[in-house]
Amino acid sequence: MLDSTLFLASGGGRTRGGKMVVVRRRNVKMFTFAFLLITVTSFVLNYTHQVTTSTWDPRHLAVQFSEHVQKLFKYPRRPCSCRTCISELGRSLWFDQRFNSTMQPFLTSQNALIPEDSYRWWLKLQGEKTPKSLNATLTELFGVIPGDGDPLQERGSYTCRRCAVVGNSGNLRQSQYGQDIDSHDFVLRMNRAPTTGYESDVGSKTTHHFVYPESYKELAANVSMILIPFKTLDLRWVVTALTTGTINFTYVPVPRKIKVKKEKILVYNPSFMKYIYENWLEHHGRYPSTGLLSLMFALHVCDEVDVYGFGADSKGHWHHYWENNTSGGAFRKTGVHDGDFEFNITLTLASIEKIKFFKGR
Ligand SMILES: CC(=O)N[C@H]1[C@H]([C@H](O)[C@H](O)CO)O[C@](OP(=O)(O)OC[C@H]2O[C@@H](n3ccc(N)nc3=O)[C@H](O)[C@@H]2O)(C(=O)O)C[C@@H]1O
Ligand SMILES: CC(=O)N[C@@H]1[C@@H](O[C@@H]2O[C@H](CO)[C@H](O)[C@H](O)[C@H]2O)[C@@H](O)[C@@H](CO)O[C@H]1O
Repeated sequence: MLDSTLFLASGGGRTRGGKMVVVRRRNVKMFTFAFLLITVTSFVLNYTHQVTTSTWDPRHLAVQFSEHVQKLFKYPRRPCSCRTCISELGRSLWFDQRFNSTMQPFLTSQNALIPEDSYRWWLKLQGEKTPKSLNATLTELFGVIPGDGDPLQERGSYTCRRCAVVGNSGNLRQSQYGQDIDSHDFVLRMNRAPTTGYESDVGSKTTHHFVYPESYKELAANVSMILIPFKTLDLRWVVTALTTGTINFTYVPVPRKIKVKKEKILVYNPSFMKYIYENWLEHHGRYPSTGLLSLMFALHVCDEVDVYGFGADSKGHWHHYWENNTSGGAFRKTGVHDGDFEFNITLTLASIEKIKFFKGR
């Protein structure tokens, strides 16, 4: 039908017209082929993860196919190619009411203006009596470290970014999660957590390590350090620890000098901290723990999040996986964080399938 219309429209002699029909038919075929190729490729790219994990049962495939088509109509531009993407809303009202994708996890030289209310809240966290000017401190800081943020934040909708957040719980002991943890694109660890000697349980890969001055540990050269600043002094400490070495005490002794390369240092955004405290913690505890700050960070920069090393072990102990003193778990005892409320957030996220929770042993 299409071809004959083309032929009539061409209006030429028989031979010329015949050639044109052949040429136009070829064009139509090529166009159809290209169209199908683009459609199928984009479909496969968008849903690679699902397709590769499915079985070859025809009925199962048909159901999956229809789900994919429905999703294509519902979310014409999905944010990622995983089976489900964390930032896709519409699955849980509880989540949708709390998750704010516009919040910026990193403090960079571009967004270094902290709103007044966030700044006031943040100043109270550790009761700094005579804080130095924040603006002057940030100018100095971003004069020393690049302050570009992290390429971690850039992602395309054709990728599926899988992250492991590894907390410090003793439930990791004898868990044998090591290989599983290392299979993720990004592995986030925190504070004094070691890997050497614990590889079979906690893995050996680290891409990002969260610390504050009081919990600093030297990191491998390829690891990005994410400083969580709880006070102005923490930001100033980074500067002096890379230069003069003058600060060696906050509320406890801290290292004068650090070996980490300045290009590998990123800074957690105090406004993002406040967002977590208000939206997720609903003002429980004095401020969020490093574990919750890391988990929430991951929810905002990853498409899939698997959580390890959070909570008590099977005997109810809250110690660290590298320590033998099972009664030493200070996480729930200091009164700084509301460990139970935080843990419930983690369990709820798992129950609505926004994260996978690995409970350990
Ligand atoms: C005595 C004390 O202040 N302990 C705090 C320590 C301490 O400052 C650092 O370890 C120093 O290196 O830091 C904390 O935490 P900590 O370093 O113990 O652990 C990091 C995060 O892992 C999760 N965790 C830990 C142990 C456990 N049995 N269950 C868990 O779920 C928690 O999510 C926890 O946040 C912190 O920064 O949050 C919170 C702890 O309360
Ligand atoms: C044990 C305790 O209560 N220590 C507090 C200390 O809390 C710790 O702060 C860390 C960040 O610096 C981190 O958040 C850790 O999880 C907290 O236990 C600070 O609040 C400090 C402020 O001066 O006071 C200490 O007594």
